[in-house]
Amino acid sequence: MSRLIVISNRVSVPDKKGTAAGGLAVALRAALEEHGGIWMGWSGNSSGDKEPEPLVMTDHGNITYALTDLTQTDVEEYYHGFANRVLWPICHYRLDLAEYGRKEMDGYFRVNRFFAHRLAPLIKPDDVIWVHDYHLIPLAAELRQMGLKNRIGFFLHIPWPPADVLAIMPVHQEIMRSLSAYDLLGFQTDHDLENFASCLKREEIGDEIGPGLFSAHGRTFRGGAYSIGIETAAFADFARKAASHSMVRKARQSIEGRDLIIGVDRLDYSKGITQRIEAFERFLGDNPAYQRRVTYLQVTPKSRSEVPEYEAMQQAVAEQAGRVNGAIGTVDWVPIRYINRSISRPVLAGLYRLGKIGLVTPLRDGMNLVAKEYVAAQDPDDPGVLVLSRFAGAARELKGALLVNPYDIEGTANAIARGLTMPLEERQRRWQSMMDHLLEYDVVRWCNDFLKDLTEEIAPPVNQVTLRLVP
Ligand SMILES: O=P(O)(O)OC[C@H]1O[C@H](O[C@H]2O[C@H](CO)[C@@H](O)[C@H](O)[C@H]2O)[C@H](O)[C@@H](O)[C@@H]1O
Ligand SMILES: O=c1ccn([C@@H]2O[C@H](COP(=O)(O)OP(=O)(O)O)[C@@H](O)[C@H]2O)c(=O)[nH]1
Repeated sequence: MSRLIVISNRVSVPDKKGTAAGGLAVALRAALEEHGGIWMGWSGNSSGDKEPEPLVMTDHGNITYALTDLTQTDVEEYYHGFANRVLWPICHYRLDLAEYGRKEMDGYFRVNRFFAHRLAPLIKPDDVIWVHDYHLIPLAAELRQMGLKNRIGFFLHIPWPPADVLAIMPVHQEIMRSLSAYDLLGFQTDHDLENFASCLKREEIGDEIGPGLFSAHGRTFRGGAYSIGIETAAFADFARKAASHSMVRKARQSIEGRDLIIGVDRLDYSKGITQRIEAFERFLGDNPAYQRRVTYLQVTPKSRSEVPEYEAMQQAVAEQAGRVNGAIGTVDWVPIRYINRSISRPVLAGLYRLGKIGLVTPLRDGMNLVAKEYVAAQDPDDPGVLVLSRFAGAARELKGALLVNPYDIEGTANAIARGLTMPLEERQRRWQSMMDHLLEYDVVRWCNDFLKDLTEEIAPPVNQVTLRLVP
């Protein structure tokens, strides 16, 4: 394969401290290192009201990291505004939270044009371009407008909604048109791909002309489901080694032999944290024998605090956890430990391993890597039980989990009780099936599968082959 160009809103640049990168960063860096290439995106900084300086380029081995600042207006309209107050809620089925504004939409398309103008001079004719996530949907159309004929792929990390939900967004036609400028569209699950195909059809934008082959706006392109994985073997290794980490040791001592239930999520309304706390409270109410015998640790780093819905949630969840602790806790037992700080992944691995239950109950999630990490971190001799929302992309793969509907508080409470009493033999059987899957479909496999399909020539649909055979 020729040189690889990755573009994403956030870029994971290796730091001097050697901080452990997430699985996605590890896989993309490996692919970039192999083929040589560039990873471009936003620096995370604002240039205020001044035009951003030229790209800051840093070389690490075979990879050039290219970062740009954005003006404050751009950050507000593109990132906080359209990406996180329109596309994010719509794609997570939260029509009630979408705040559509023309200014934000214009800002979103303007910043994509800006990224395209900064990227285009770096591109060679045979480079393969891989664009990531909902922030950058219009990027390929902008690059095509500038005459680029390269292979361009897009991977959506979040869910793709059904046609009726998408249509609520006033600019859905423009968004769908932008997607047709790619050569390959990758979704997390078969359900997201099905939703995309039905959006094309329902809105009369295009057609599925063969399995996973689409035609729209005069272009033919492919779509597929590529479920993102984690670096399974490395994560299992972190978990084994983490037992001796001081923070993990302290956590183990402080739970004093109680069963640990663990939840780890960015503070985001899509993660179902409120419903989860309700389910935990219900579980304790229904199973009073467990009072004082369990601890629920919820690790929840703050996220996107500039967006009003996220800011409001910070207070609501803290109050809810405080109320439950006040109502049920005793002088020597705090039922919910609620932490707003981010924890490094090697330590997190050790905490997952302490958890008898991994409680992962998003109301809607593209994949949810925490679910996969929880499984990878378990002790094969005494694995914990994953309680997983059926609305997480991960539920399409992790069939050994106890699948729940997170809106069904009683059902989730029952699953917690069932998990805590599950016999060892059943826990091991369920865990092994999930672990085997995660080892086979890890993040490197995900990356390779996507890039293989992106670089392959598009096979013509059967009807076109037949036409060509007729003299
Ligand atoms: O960059 P932020 O605004 O701080 O948000 C963090 C990331 O959140 C989203 O993650 C998604 O990607 C995961 C990996 O594929 C997936 O497991 C999860 O279900 C998604 O929500 C977002 O898509 C990323 O772009 C953000 O960087
Ligand atoms: O304190 C924390 C909380 C989360 N994570 C990591 O953040 C990622 C969250 O990914 P996920 O797909 O579950 O959700 P997202 O936040 O991307 O929507 C996982 O790799 C976690 O290990 C972390 O490193 N420290």
